[in-house]
Amino acid sequence: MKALQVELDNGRGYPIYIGSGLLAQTELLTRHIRSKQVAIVTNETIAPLYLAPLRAALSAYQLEAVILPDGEQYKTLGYLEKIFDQLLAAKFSRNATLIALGGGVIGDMGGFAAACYQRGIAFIQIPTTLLAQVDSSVGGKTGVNHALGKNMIGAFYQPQCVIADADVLDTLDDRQLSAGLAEVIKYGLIRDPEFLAWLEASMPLLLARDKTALAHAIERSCANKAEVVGEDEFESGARATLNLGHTFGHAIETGSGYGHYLHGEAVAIGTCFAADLSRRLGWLNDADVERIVALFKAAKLPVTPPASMTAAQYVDLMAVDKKNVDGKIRVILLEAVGRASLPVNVELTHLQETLNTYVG
Ligand SMILES: NC(=O)c1ccc[n+]([C@@H]2O[C@H](COP(=O)([O-])OP(=O)(O)OC[C@H]3O[C@@H](n4cnc5c(N)ncnc54)[C@H](O)[C@@H]3O)[C@@H](O)[C@H]2O)c1
Ligand SMILES: O=C(O)C(=O)C[C@@H](O)[C@H](O)[C@H](O)COP(=O)(O)O
Ligand SMILES: [Zn+2]
Repeated sequence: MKALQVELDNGRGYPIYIGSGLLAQTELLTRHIRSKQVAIVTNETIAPLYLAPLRAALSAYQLEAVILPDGEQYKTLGYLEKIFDQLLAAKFSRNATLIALGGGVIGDMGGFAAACYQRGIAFIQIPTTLLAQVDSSVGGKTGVNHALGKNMIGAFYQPQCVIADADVLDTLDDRQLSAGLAEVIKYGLIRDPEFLAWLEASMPLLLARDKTALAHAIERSCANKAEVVGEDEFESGARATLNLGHTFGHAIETGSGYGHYLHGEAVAIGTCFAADLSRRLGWLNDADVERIVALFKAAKLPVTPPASMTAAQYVDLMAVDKKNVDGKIRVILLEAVGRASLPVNVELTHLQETLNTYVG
């Protein structure tokens, strides 16, 4: 097992445990629980796979399992209420602990519920998708979607620890594995060119689920994310680079209807847009853009946008991105392959050119 640390001020730092067979190591979890009352938030797909062993491991606690429907379309304020209803009905106190057992949807919702319930209870992330293990479980961004924008309602709220057991990825389907790889590739593109080269060489091994390759991808991704979050927890600077491809990607998720494109798929397409825009500014050349597109394709990710969305729709949706200042659209671009920019005010003409190239 590897233990990385997210370094935060005021004693709020926490470990990310990464390894095999971690769910069976009860003490790893219980050392972070300082209450008798424990809620496990999960969904109807993950519960039959992984809830029973967790229940058994926590049999000494007053346990409440909250089982949500499965899907991005349920990451809403309405479904958050189900968590509050159940915790209140079970008379959970402010010293209770909430465990989010699932992918990024459950992690974001569970974390936000923990941030809000009685103004904040402790929570633990047990991520079960590749995407959640390499990105969403680390760093404390929690929240839900709104019909008009992705992750628009939320809070920064850090977990007590993250337990990433690579064995649970055995039950994850190939499409979800690829979606997770989009965020893995992101770290290489924004700040880790050596990792990027390793990803290019190792993509067939990753897709074949080679355990050593996957473990390296998870560890290196978490190390990158922990470093960025440690430097800029509340996204006043460097953390915004983790948003590469997301301004376009979130527009695709919202515009095509939550759940049609997986988050990682939308980020892959969005990053191709961002690469094109970076070329228009003279920061990338044709070969750089081709290299980026080729890596997403090698990871079996889409690189072209949905036919159903218009350029005007993108501009409209991007106008509510959380990086915007005074209503001006700002995106993360690449100054080079392996180095991201801070948020850049995009000229509407450049944006239109990129959108017109790819979007009908
Ligand atoms: N907070 C952050 O920093 C952050 C970062 C990246 C993404 N996100 C958010 O994360 C969400 C995407 O997360 P995701 O890609 O994990 O999707 P997800 O949570 O929807 O999970 C994907 C699918 O896999 C299933 N699943 C989960 N674990 C499984 C397992 N071990 N075996 C079989 N099936 C399993 C789920 O039930 C679901 O159907 C988006 O809402 C995105 O906005 C948040
Ligand atoms: O942790 C971050 O910071 C990120 O931006 C990670 C992203 O991969 C993630 O999708 C995040 O939820 C996007 O944040 P948002 O602030 O744009 O909603
Ligand atoms: Zn993301």
